[in-house]
Amino acid sequence: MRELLPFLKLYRHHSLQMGLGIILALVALAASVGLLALSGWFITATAIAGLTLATAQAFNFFTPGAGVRGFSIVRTAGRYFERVVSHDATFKLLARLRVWFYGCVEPLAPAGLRRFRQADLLNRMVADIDALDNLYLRLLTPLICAILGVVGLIVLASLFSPAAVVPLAAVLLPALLLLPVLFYRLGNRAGQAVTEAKGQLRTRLHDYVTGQAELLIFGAEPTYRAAVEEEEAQLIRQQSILARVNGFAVALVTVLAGLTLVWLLWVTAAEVSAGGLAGPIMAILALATLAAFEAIMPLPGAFQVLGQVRRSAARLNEVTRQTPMVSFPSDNQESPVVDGKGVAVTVKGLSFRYPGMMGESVLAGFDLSVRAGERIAITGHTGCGKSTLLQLLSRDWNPDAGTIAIGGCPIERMSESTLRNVMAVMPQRIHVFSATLRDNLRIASEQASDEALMKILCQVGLDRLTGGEDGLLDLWLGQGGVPLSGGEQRRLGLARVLLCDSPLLLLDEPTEGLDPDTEDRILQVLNDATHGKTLLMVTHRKAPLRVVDRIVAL
Ligand SMILES: Nc1ncnc2c1ncn2[C@@H]1O[C@H](COP(=O)(O)OP(=O)(O)OP(=O)(O)O)[C@@H](O)[C@H]1O
Repeated sequence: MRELLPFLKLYRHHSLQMGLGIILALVALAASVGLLALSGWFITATAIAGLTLATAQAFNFFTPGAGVRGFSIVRTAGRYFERVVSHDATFKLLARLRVWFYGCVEPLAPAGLRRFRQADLLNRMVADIDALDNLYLRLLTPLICAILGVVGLIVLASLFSPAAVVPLAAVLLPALLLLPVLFYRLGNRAGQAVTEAKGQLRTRLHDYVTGQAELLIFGAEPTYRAAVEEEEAQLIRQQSILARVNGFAVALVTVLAGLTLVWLLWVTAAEVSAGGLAGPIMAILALATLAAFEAIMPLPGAFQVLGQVRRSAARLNEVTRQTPMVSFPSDNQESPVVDGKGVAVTVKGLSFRYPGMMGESVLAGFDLSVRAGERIAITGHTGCGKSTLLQLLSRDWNPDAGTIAIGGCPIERMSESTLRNVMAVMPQRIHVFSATLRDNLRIASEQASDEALMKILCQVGLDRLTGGEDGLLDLWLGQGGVPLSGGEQRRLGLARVLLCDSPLLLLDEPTEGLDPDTEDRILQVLNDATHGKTLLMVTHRKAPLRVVDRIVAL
C-alpha cells in the first residue's frame, strides 16, 4: 500500500471537508437504521395495540409517527448534504492532484518523458488520477460507516437483548474483517489488469485514429483494427471477472443478511415467548440488522476497486518519482552579457549520447565559438547531431562532457527563465495548439497587440490564410480546426521566434518545405530581423547560407 502514501499526504489539505463528509454519511446511516427500526416497532406496536379497543385508544400514534417522519427527513437531508460535501471535497482533491502531477511532469519534459507515449501520459493524467477519488468516496467513507454502523448496532442490541448480541457479533464482526480481505484478493488481479488494459486500449485507439490516413493508404487498417479489438476484448474479459466477483459479493452479503436475520429472530423469539422481550423491540432489532447490512454491502465493492486504485497510484508514481534529467538553479547565479543586440556562444569539448543509445556518441568533443551578433549556419549529413546541438544549447538535455556558455555565463548557472529569455528557439517540429491563431502566436509574447501580431503575419506571409469569422487572428488552428500545411507551420514557428526579440536565435530548418519564392521572402525577413543578433541556423539548403556570416560543418 506504500504506493498510496504520496496521495494520502495530499488528502491532508482537505481533511476537514472530508471529515465532514464522513460525519454526514454517518448521520444518514444512523437515520436510516433509526427509520427502519422505529418503523418496525411502530407497525408491530400498532398491530398489538389494535387487538383491543382500550389499548388502541390509549396508543400514542403521534410521537412515533413524528419520529418516522423526522428520521426520513434527516436521512434524506443527510444523504443530500453528504453527497454535496464529499463530492465537493473530491473535486477539490482531484484539482489538487492534477496540479501536483502536472508540477511533477513539467520539469521532466522533454528528456524524462521520452519513455511515455503521449496517449499513455494523458491517460495517467486523466483516468489514473480519476481512479484515486475512489480512495475517499468508495473506500474510506464506506469502511468507516460500516465499522461504526456494526459497532452501533451491537451496542443497541445489548441494551435490549443480550441474546441478540450473539448472532450479530458472530456474523457482523467477522464479515467486517473478512469481506475486505476476501474481495480485495478476488478483485485485485482483475482490477489491476483493468487499469492496465484501459491505458493500452486508449493508447492503441489514439494511434489508430491519428494514423488512420497511413493505415488506409498502406492497407494496414484491418491488422491495426484487430489489435485494437484484441485490447478491447482483454479489457472486457477483466471487467466481466470483476462483474462476476461483484455479483458474488451481492449474493454473499444478501445470504449473510438473511441467515443473520433468521438466527436473530430465533433467539429473540425465544426471549419474547419467555416474556423477557417485548414483541415490538424484536421488530426493532430485526429491521436495524437489515439496515446494518446496508452499511456492509458497499465493502466488497470498495475493496474490489482497491487493486485498480493501487495500480493507478503506481502508474502515477512511475512518472512522478523520476528525477528530472535537467535541473535549473532557482535564482540566477550569473547573468549572460548581452553585447549590442546579441550574445556570444562558446561551446567547448561537447560530448553527448542519448540515454540507451548504442554505438558512437552523437557529439564527441565538439567546439564552437560564435561572436555576439554573428550569424552562422550549421550544416552536416542527416543524423550527425545538428538538432541535438540546438537541444543541448536550450538545455533539453545535459551534455555528458564539455561546457556551454552564453554571453560568458555557463548555462547551468542560469535560472530557467533567464535561459528562456535569452534565446528564441524554432524546433524542427512546430507544435500547433488547438487554439486560435492569436493564441498560437501569443505563447511567444503574451503582451503582443493584434497590430504587432498582424505585422509579423504579413512578414512571414501568413496573412494570406483565410481568416475566421471574426478576422484572421481568430482563425481556429490545430487538430479540431483548419490544419496548416507543413510550410505554413514552419512560418508559424518563425513568427513566434520573431515575436520574442531575444538576443540569441536557434532555428532548425527554418525554410524546409517552402517553395523558392517564399523561401527568398522569408530569408529577406530573417536577414532584416536578425541584424546584430546571434543566429545559429541548422539547414540542409543552400539558399539560407546567403544570410549568414559563417558556415560550420558538423
Ligand atoms: N530523442 C532521441 N533519442 C535517441 N536518439 C535520438 C533522439 N533524437 C535523435 N536521436 C538520434 O541522434 C542522432 C542525431 O539526431 P539529430 O536529430 O540531432 O540529427 P540531425 O543532424 O539534426 O539530423 P537531420 O538533418 O536529419 O535533422 C540521430 O542518429 C538520431 O537518430
